[in-house]
Amino acid sequence: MSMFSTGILVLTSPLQTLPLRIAPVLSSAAQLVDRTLYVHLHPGLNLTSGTQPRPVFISPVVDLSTLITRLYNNAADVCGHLDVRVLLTNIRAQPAAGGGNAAPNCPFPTPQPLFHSPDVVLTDFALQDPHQSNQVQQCLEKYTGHCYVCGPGISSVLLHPQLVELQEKGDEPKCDQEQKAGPMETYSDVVVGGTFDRLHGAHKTLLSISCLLANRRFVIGVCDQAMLKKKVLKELIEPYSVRVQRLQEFLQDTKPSLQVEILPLEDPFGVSIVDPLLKCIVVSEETRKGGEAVNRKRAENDLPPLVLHEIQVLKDAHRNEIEEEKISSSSLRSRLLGTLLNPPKGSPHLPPTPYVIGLTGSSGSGKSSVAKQLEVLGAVRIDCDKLGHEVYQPGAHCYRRVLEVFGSEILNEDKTINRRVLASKVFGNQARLKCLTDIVWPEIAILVKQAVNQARKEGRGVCVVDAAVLLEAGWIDLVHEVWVIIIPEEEAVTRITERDGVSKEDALCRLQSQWPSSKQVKYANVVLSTLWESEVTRKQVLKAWNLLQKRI
Ligand SMILES: CC(=O)SCCNC(=O)CCNC(=O)[C@H](O)C(C)(C)COP(=O)(O)OP(=O)(O)OC[C@H]1O[C@@H](n2cnc3c(N)ncnc32)[C@H](O)[C@@H]1OP(=O)(O)O
Repeated sequence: MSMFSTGILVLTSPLQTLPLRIAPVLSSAAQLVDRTLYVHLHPGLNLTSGTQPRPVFISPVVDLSTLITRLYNNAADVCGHLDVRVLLTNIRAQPAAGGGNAAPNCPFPTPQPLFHSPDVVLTDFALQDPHQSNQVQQCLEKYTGHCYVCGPGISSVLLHPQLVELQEKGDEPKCDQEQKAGPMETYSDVVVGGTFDRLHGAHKTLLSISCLLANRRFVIGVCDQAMLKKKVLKELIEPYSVRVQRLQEFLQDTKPSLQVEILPLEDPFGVSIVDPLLKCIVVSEETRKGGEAVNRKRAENDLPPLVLHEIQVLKDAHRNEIEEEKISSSSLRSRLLGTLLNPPKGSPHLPPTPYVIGLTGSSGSGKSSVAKQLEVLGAVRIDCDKLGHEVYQPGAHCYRRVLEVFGSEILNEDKTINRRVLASKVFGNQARLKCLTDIVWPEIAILVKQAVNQARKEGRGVCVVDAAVLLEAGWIDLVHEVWVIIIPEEEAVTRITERDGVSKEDALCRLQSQWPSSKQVKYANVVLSTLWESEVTRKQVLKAWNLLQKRI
């Protein structure tokens, strides 16, 4: 069981062995810490020498970037629940001949404050004599206090037992990769670009390696609205301000000495093609072509090319059939589907049973198929399109009113209302649509309440109100929770034209009569998407249903 919220892990093993020892060390740390795990690197630190060790600057070497990549990769595998941050304050480039802006032998700065105050310091330091345990712990606590601002009562834990076990078994891992301990080329001004949604291990690797490469300034272009249009599940991307805040916090912890500039990216290039001071751009195998395009544009602008520093893309060990091989934000977003994104606000005005879910989403989003799946799982399905059609029956209250407003040209020969004709009059004309909905929504709402009451009498536990424009109609008060189904607009248009035999323009008109899914998602407790194969939707619905059963 975890005992601490935030820990600092001081890694003392030599750089050559550390990459392969890191997984057991992280999993031991994860048993003690449950929120943030800072990692401080001091290869070769001796905590038993008799004199109190002091923090020193370490030169960035190529090994370090391998280690950081491995560390974030392992962290995703063995302690995915932890926010791991490798601290790079003590990593500084050698001064250039004849002076420079960094000096490993200059005095170490005053202790650095961290965003989350550490409760515990942990280390992989291998203790030879167990009697020295107290002395080593005191030494470690003092050392950490020189580096970072820690609370007065900070505890310390030596993680060595697990590592000793590893050594005793004779399987001390050997680093199989060719050692590349050469110094790392560093640059005054480094740039990267990205969406940085739900900051994950691959982002942290990219940012940390950029911090190693940058001596003075780090410029980050963050995709803004125009750049998000084609992203999968774009509705679930965190707002720009949240993404920027997370970046700032991470970088302030990671390397506070850097001048960080975060700018909105409205096109694929941003400032990278106009800033003369930039020297290096950090790319992955996937984005290398983008980096080359930046250099072509810089040449057109008479600017020198940027050094392209390519980093390794992290593989996602937990990916499923719809997710990418690499660790990606879109995979993280797809894992949110079916989960409770926002807890319901509480509906004291509604009887607690049956529990009513308002299921909504744009036309063509697949609401009906999801509602039917929920019905199979045990919910009572209330189909509002169908109830809406009932209110047009000759003799019904709405029939007369609709005729008064829209005239007899909407009638079939048998005097029933021709909904197709009515649809052509209202979709694409907000004022006429409002005239219609002002008449029919109150009547449909009465039918919905009657259906819910009936379900209560029958002792049913859950009702699903399948309503295309639930939010637009202000029916949020009729339900305990809102579930929204999202699909990209192009996909909705294709489905509507194929299913209903209407033109692309008519399909668009209908969609534009509804709220965009980005707006619907703001009111959603649960979000689902029918974008993939039916089996994927089925799993999402089952997940949402099972989670619902646990909370009601
Ligand atoms: C609050 C609610 O959601 S109640 C359920 C929706 N009904 C209404 O809002 C009542 C007004 N609408 C209507 O009466 C009918 O849709 C008509 C007469 C305009 C057209 O009738 P029909 O041609 O039979 O179409 P149907 O009722 O099946 O609706 C077709 C599509 O229009 C969309 N639609 C229906 N009403 C509206 C509306 N008020 N605003 C925007 N789109 C709407 C639906 O999303 C539906 O697509 P979907 O099944 O893929 O979700």
